[in-house]
Amino acid sequence: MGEVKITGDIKIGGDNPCFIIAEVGQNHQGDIEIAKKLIKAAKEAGASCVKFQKTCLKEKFTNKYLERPYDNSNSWGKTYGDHKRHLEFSEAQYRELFKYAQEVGIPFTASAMDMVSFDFLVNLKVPFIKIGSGDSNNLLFLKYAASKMVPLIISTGMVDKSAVKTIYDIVSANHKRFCLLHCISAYPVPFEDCNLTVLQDYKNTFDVPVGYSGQELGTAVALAAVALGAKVLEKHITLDKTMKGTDHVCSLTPAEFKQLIKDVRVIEASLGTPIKKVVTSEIPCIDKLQKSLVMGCTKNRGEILYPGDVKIKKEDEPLNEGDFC
Ligand SMILES: CC(=O)N[C@H](C=O)[C@@H](O)[C@H](O)[C@H](O)COP(=O)(O)O
Ligand SMILES: C=C(OP(=O)(O)O)C(=O)O
Repeated sequence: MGEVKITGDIKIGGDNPCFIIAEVGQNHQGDIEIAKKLIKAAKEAGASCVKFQKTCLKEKFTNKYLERPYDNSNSWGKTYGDHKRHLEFSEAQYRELFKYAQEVGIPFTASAMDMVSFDFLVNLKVPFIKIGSGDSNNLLFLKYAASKMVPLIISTGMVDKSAVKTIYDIVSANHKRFCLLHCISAYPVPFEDCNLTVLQDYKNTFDVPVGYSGQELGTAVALAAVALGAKVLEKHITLDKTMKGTDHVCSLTPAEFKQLIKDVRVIEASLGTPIKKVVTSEIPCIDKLQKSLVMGCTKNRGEILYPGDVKIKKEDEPLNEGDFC
């Protein structure tokens, strides 16, 4: 599987380092200043990109759905519509955040939650558009997105393998500038449901870079995903896990995000080659610790050597071939 060129600067897959997305999602609480702090935190943590979620509420939801009560501790309003209206930034605010990210020096994008938002993001000229798991079975939307010929990163939560094959076929019929992310959509995902080995199956099945979007607690699973070959990694970022909102609990703080990225880079450096060989850094230990053949007793030149005369020990002056002549 080769690399996908997202922009001149961003390449994913092949030998490129794992592309790490700091998913702000709606962890900004509907507050643009918190959003900016999260953009800055993503940059300081070393993320490859910061991501939001763009929704046109009338396009994504029916009126009836928007009017239904949303009564829980993570709700920002009496109805689901009130809740989502509180969290949704306007197009002008998106432009402001895009510009802010440019100033900070981190690529900015969002998932398009509907076709109207998709067009908005195309016009905003984000480097790629994310399609979240909520649309992994939305064939009409996937066809639309694929027809626009912009790079895509597509998550595959809430569907089975046959649906993922359909996504692959739809998009690759148009172009190959896309990546597929294994994902389980639960907040948080129980570890035993992560099914990370799916990544190996994705790698064997699809001729595009594959990655992992993780909603489980902590960083261990995400690190394992990189060891299993994830070329894209997405995790939620938050300023405070105890804030109100569905996703904070399964998010990483800026300090945790920074550590995750450091650890990913260590894993990448350590994966190396599958060819078992002696490496240069082992030479001091070979000299210091590896045993060799030594004489176990005194013998004069020409005397016969018997089994047991020669031992295997750590020795400064091991026997050389010539010593037996
Ligand atoms: C599948 C999907 O879209 N998931 C997103 C990305 O992970 C989430 O951020 C949801 O938008 C969020 O959990 C919704 O929460 P509420 O319904 O409380 O606003
Ligand atoms: C829902 C999203 O992502 P995922 O399915 O990867 O959690 C998203 O990016 O908006």
